[in-house]
Amino acid sequence: MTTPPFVATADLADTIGPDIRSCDTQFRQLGAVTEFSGHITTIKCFQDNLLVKQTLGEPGNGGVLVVDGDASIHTALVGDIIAGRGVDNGWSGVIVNGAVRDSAILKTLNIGVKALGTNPRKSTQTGSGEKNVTVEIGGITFIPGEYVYSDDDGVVVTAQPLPAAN
Ligand SMILES: O=C([O-])CC(=O)C(=O)O
Repeated sequence: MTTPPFVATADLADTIGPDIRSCDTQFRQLGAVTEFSGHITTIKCFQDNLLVKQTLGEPGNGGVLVVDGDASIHTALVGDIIAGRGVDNGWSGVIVNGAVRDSAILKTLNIGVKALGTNPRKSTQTGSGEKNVTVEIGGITFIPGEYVYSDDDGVVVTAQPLPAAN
């Protein structure tokens, strides 16, 4: 599979204009990769990360996992082991509307990791939650199969990959 080129989110805003689907949530950059993009897979869960662990254990094909943890920062939904599975399985990044842990190691891993913050407290692993449902974070919808771009300026969703500006 060919991966479309990364496009800076500010360039996307210039191309798309005011209707850009730009996420208002102010995520922290916690992975070693700070510019990433890819097709969207989603998980909706609350303080339970079994679905996240399982999904990052499957082939990512350069995609980005968007986890809507309902903005809870009470427990970590991703740590170094789960993020490492994402690296090993070819995921470009994981965006967590919630917390992560092991941040000292996350910043050395070759994957994008954005999250609201950190908490060392573990999540449960019962498997509760939903996969590949539309989620809404920061005023925009993340639809499975659409495309997401992430960099230091923000997170932008497009229906399809866009060509890089000249
Ligand atoms: O096990 C967990 O719940 C998360 C974690 O710490 C890891 O991925 O290393």
